[in-house]
Amino acid sequence: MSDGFDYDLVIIGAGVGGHGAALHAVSCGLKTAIIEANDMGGTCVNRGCIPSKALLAASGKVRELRNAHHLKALGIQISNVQFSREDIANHANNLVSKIQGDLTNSLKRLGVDIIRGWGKLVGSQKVSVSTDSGEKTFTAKDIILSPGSIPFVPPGIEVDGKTVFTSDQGVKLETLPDWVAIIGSGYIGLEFSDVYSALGCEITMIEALDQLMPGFDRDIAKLAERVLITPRDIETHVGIYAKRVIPGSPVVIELANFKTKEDVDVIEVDACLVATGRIPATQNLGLESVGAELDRRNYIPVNDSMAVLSSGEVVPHLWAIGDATGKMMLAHAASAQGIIAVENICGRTKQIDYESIPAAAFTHPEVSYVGKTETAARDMGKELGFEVGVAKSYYKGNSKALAEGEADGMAKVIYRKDTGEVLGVHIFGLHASDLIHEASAAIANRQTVHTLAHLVHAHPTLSEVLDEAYKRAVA
Ligand SMILES: Cc1cc2nc3c(=O)[nH]c(=O)nc-3n(C[C@H](O)[C@H](O)[C@H](O)COP(=O)(O)OP(=O)(O)OC[C@H]3O[C@@H](n4cnc5c(N)ncnc54)[C@H](O)[C@@H]3O)c2cc1C
Ligand SMILES: NC(=O)c1ccc[n+]([C@@H]2O[C@H](COP(=O)([O-])OP(=O)(O)OC[C@H]3O[C@@H](n4cnc5c(N)ncnc54)[C@H](O)[C@@H]3O)[C@@H](O)[C@H]2O)c1
Repeated sequence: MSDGFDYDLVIIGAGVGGHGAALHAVSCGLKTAIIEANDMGGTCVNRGCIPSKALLAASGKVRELRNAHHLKALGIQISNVQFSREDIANHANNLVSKIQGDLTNSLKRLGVDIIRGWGKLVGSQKVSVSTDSGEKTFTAKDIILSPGSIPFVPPGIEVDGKTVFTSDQGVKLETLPDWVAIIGSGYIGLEFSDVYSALGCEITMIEALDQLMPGFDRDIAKLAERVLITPRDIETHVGIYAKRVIPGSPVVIELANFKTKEDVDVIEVDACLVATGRIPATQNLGLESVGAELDRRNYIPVNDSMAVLSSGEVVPHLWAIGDATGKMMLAHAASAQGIIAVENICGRTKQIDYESIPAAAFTHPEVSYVGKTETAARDMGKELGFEVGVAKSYYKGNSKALAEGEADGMAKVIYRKDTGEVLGVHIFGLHASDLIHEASAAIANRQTVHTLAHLVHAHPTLSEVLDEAYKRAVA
């Protein structure tokens, strides 16, 4: 017990952010409690990363085993590949239970007190929890808020959870609709289109902005579209938004032009996945009790030490991490922010480096990136007065990719021409989600293409795609 407080640290929200913060807090000797109102593990474990990656793993195997052309090129013939929707769904559900149990046990084992109920601030260094046995109040030297996010459903779209649903229900794979509309071509839209198309569903993808995958680097998005969308049973509407979606059988979707708002078409499908982004779950956290407030998009304002800000000033002993801060809605970013918050709580000044945090979409093949897109790097170059270099290399020149018969792919390295510093790396292709970490470490250490071009990569490996890009940058 620290200085008369019940705890050194109380964390609100036991998602991956809260969990990562708790583990680090214990390793730093802090007496820690974590408050969770719903499922231990939050979005990632129960409704996000874990079940979606289980579905992608199973459906990816179905895709590969049914790709007779690809297998024949390797000298293999397989006929009649079958799958059971129910068993694939069970694989995802069982994995969720296992990882949820592991996460909870890891906290218990380390002596973190798990308090079940809704937590909120009731003043400086004080939280109340509405538990089954009534309201309880705890004091803590420091408090971390990690309440996460929920799906955003645009106005006009009615979700019934059965025929029109978000990823919360989608990950349960309760049906395999013959024809499914996916609204949004971001991470969730892309990953679900990979699952559904592998399992034989016809897809209509609706994207409001004027390009598919608008958040990705342009070259990568174009190539990804050529491989992940065009050859598959996926029809696309770009620059079009779903103005109204009415659940039922069929689901009726009114499409309109995103810019002019003019009606364009009405389609009828068997089901509709709404994948239009996520919003922070930040209501009723009691921020007003410490004089703080949410920003205009309802995120909790923080600085790079993860301290909560009020009118630009640090609120003492209050920290926030994860999706609720709106910085990078990724599991590993949430736990990295948690570690940074705890480091600062322990008096070791540290700041988060978002530039070196990688991201990946686990499609077949995968997309990954770290740092800036080419467009963002060029904007920065204009502002700071440097030229941007771009080097690309291709999987089709890589022996390992050719041996695997999976040579669709590209790596793109974006760097400062004056210093050689790497600003961004983007990869589309087999195992892109693993390959990106070399680039992530390079950006974290502000390394240059000149240094990286001299690293030795094992042969034959896919990592030579990056090696080749670095070498081209300095050629
Ligand atoms: C379909 C899908 C797939 C995804 N795949 C990936 C992926 O492959 N890789 C990746 O990096 N990211 C992925 N993400 C994103 C990732 O899930 C989130 O970035 C991550 O879960 C954020 O963690 P968090 O701790 O901030 O919040 P959450 O995981 O949302 O956890 C917050 C927790 O706080 C609890 N809570 C909220 N308010 C209170 C309160 N007042 N009192 C008590 N408890 C409270 C909630 O019940 C919840 O359990 C995916 C997301 C989705 C939806
Ligand atoms: N592999 C991963 O790391 C992973 C996987 C899934 C989700 N996530 C996280 O979850 C978050 C949410 O994912 P997401 O795919 O829902 O969001 P997103 O922000 O990645 O993509 C949403 C897309 O929907 C489009 N859109 C929004 N409103 C629309 C409308 N009315 N009609 C048509 N299109 C519309 C947007 O233009 C955008 O392209 C992501 O930010 C990501 O951080 C990560």
